[in-house]
Amino acid sequence: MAMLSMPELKTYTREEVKKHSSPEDCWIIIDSEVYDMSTFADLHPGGAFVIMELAGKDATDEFYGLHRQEVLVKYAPKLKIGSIANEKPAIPVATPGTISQVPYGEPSAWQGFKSAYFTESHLKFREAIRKICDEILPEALVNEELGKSPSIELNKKLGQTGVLAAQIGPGPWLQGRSLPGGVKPEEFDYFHEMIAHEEIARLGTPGYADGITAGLTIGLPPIFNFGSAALKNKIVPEVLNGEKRICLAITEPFVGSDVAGIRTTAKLSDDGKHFIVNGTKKWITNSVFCDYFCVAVRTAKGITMLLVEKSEGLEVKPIKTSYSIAAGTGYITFDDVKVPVENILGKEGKGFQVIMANFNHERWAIICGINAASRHVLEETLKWTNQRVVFGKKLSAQPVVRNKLASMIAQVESVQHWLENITYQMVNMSYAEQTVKLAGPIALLKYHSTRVAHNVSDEATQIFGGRGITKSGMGRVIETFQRTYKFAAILGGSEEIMQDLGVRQALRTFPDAKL
Ligand code: HEM
Repeated sequence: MAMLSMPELKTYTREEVKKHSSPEDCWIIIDSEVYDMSTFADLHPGGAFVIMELAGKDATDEFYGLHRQEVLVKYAPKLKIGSIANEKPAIPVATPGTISQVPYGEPSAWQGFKSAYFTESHLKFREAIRKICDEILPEALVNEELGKSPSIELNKKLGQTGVLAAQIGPGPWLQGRSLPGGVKPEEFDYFHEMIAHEEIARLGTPGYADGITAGLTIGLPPIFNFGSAALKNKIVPEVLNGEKRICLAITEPFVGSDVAGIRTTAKLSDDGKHFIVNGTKKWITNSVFCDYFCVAVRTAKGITMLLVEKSEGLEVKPIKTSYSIAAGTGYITFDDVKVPVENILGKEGKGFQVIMANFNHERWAIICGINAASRHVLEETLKWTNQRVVFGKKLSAQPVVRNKLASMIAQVESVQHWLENITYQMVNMSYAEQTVKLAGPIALLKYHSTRVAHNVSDEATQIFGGRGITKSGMGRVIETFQRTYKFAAILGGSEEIMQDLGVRQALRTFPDAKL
């Protein structure tokens, strides 16, 4: 294969650059660096005309007003021919792992504020996991667009670096595993896990990101909490190493939030050794490519959870939802699928217990992800309003825009601070205490976080205008968010169910009806 030749880098004066201002010989300056656009101008997605208007000139403001920095990083190896003598680039180039300097672009502990919750261990953990995510971002962007699910090679790499293990909280399954930032398994707590969910969401490729983590975050806890020792010993390491993938299959064409109505059946075989499973499951994230399925079925004794391996009679068809099919969301049909009775998770007829035990953690993980995505949109909007000039002024100089920014900042921060408080309870309460006290607050915060996402999406799209509804370019993150934030408002319990549950839980602890 022929190698692309890299231009030799030299230094020039601004006067020299000025001489290269014809279509055949066109140079421009961006942040004190010189680019030869002669061949590229005709291929430029924004057209040759706009480039020729700036031939021989400094195009820094025009470039940064219309492109994301990643465009320059991608094209510089082919187009950059040198720099201006005695000048230094003023715009820092983000390297993998960079923490944002944009106000409110990160939770406050990462922006020099004191925190009651985060320690040095959390700070280094975020930097390490951000670096890993930044490195996979180029492939995530391409695959999100192509609908290509994360490869098993990437999955194994994320298994080795501990990114997968960081998605399911502290526990014995972490023993002997290396975690991002050199965090020791015994140091790892729910604040680390919160960061792991935030960083995966910050990729801004929700389909691909769910392709990496969604199945395991909700599919593995039923195994380590309710599986037999044999199932745990086999499946947990396989999944955390990234060698095998798992999903949770509850919802059906007939039932969403109304789990009691499940119609998939599991009948005991005549010899009592197997269940024979028949039925359908819908909207099952990762099911298209996964090896293990935690399935809610109805047996003679009631709702039961079963671990089903990919086997004869089990078929999955991809479902096209608003985000990328890279998530592997599928429609599953079970046609006389044989499952050993040893694969029951918990007790037969007690599947509700297994499902409910998962809910608080799942909902909390969804909140971590959606608020990080809202914050990412906020960061992008702050950057855009600071660089975009309209009517002769920066967008941020318009009071109507500042009003929208204030609303976005206040709402994202409100979710963050409630989330940190709930996470602190998770770190310090026993599982039994969490079950009693946290179901209500987590439900209400999930409802609040997705209402905030709705408002953030709306304000940001209005501010970005046409770019907020355009898939590539400056508004990419906003367009993706406004198309996909609803997932969090529906999955893991809809907003309406969350509101109702949260208030009902509160009323249960009301001291006296006559108060
Ligand atoms: C190294 C120099 C440049 C490269 C590699 C480049 C590359 C690109 C790419 C890849 C796009 C597609 C949209 C995106 O992904 O952001 C684009 C769009 C565009 N570019 Fe450039 N460009 C360069 C310089 C310039 C300059 C100097 C101008 C002058 C104003 C310009 C004006 C535009 C316009 C008007 C669009 C359409 C984008 C929109 O309306 O959002 N580009 N460019």
